[in-house]
Amino acid sequence: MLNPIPNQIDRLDFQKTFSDHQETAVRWRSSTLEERSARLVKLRNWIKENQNLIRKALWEDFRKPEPEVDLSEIFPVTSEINHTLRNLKDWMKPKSVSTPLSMIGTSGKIHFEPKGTALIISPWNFPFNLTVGPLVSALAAGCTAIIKPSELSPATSFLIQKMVKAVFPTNEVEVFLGEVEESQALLRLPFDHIFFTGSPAVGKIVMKAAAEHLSSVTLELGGKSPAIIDASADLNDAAGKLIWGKFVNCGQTCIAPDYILVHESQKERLLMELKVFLQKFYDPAFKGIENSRDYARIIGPKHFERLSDHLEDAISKGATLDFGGKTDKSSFYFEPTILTSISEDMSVFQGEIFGPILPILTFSTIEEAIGMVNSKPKPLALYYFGKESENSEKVVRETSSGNVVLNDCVIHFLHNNLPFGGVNNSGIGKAHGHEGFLAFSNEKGVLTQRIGLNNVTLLRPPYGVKAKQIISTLIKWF
Ligand SMILES: NC(=O)c1ccc[n+]([C@@H]2O[C@H](COP(=O)([O-])OP(=O)(O)OC[C@H]3O[C@@H](n4cnc5c(N)ncnc54)[C@H](O)[C@@H]3O)[C@@H](O)[C@H]2O)c1
Repeated sequence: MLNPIPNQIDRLDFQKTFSDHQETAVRWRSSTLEERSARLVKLRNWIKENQNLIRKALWEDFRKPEPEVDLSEIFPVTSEINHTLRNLKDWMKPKSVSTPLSMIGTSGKIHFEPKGTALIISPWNFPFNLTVGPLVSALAAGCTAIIKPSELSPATSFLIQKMVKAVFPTNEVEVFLGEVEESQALLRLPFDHIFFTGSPAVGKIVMKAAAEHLSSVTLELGGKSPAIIDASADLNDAAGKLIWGKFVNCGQTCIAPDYILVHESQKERLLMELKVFLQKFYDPAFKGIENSRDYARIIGPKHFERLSDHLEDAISKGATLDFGGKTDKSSFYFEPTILTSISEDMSVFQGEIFGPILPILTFSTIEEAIGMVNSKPKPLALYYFGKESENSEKVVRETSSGNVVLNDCVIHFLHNNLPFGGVNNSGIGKAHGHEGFLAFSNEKGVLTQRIGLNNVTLLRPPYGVKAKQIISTLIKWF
């Protein structure tokens, strides 16, 4: 049974902690590489020494299998820290820029100043990774952080609080547990940057609150990420990758393939391959997927009901149940489920599914597939499986999404050198590696006047003929 997070709104002094963070942020404006690195090393040490506690918390929250915790919660964070430690010196160094002809005699540099106080609001679905990952970027950039993890993954949220208490003074990093009320109380404070990961609906609330103080935002949101399976795809290869990408974390992954668009000539073979992999991954001994230790559970009753409604709605409107469909409310078990004969009026065709239901639709030309993707809000990720570069290039060129992966899915999350994030409905701003560092940094242009151009005085009032001539020359030639 999950530990509910108590309502803390009356007990917590958000304003006091925030003021302390503002003071720290002023001191940290000139923090050195050594100081920032030391914070990251301390954090990494705690994580390495407490891996078992992390595994235990995630098992308690939604029976997340240990190897999935290691791969998708611990490794991405330790890898983010290692990558940052290797590159931080270079990222922090002011960068010289070339001088335009009209500015000759000056020099320009970009300084990377910490934005200051950061607020990190995180979701429940990868609760450790998606809370600590942004914290790494905030610390690398020299920001303080107040964290509000999700109330739906309480065991992990309590553990994050314990970790932060052990590693950082409260005036540097602090965790406030709570629900919507606590989150909104924090959003009323004038943070310098807000890093939010969650649904597009709450993303809009966060952005409105940020507008009140003109706080900058990074919004890591969700959406319907399509997987296009072209006629030329290696179906066996694609099916194995799709089943893993869709059903890891019980389908509760922001970048999971939400639905499949398969070329009509390959639908039946793809279906067969998908079923083979489901059996192989989760039920090799034919004892029932519910007995697999490698398949997680739905996070709680609200999401279980939401997914059950999706399934019921699709079946009642004529969808074919090709695999799965079994559920058990008492344990939040939801069998991996594949649906075909999908129509536009079904809810699985409309909003983000965010669970283990995989609808399969068909297309006859690549233009039709692109048209279907473009008829929906821009997704967080788009996957294309196929061997024809002409088609894959067309898909990359003619669709818009946060990221694209060709011939695989989900794994781009682990690539530290690629910007990660969405576009419009699926997000604003990018995360991970250098992009994460930049999200928490103010790129401050610093111009130095070196030799001084005497004739600049001619540009000052009262403006004479000479000034007009110089300005016309500037417009004409520079
Ligand atoms: N882009 C990404 O990296 C990414 C990663 C994981 C999840 N997601 C998305 O997150 C969503 C699922 O996560 P979730 O259910 O935790 O999202 P959510 O938006 O319901 O909640 C996220 C956080 O916001 C807080 N919150 C909820 N309602 C609020 C409100 N009205 N005002 C202020 N704060 C509020 C919650 O307490 C939680 O900490 C999916 O849409 C998924 O695609 C995106």
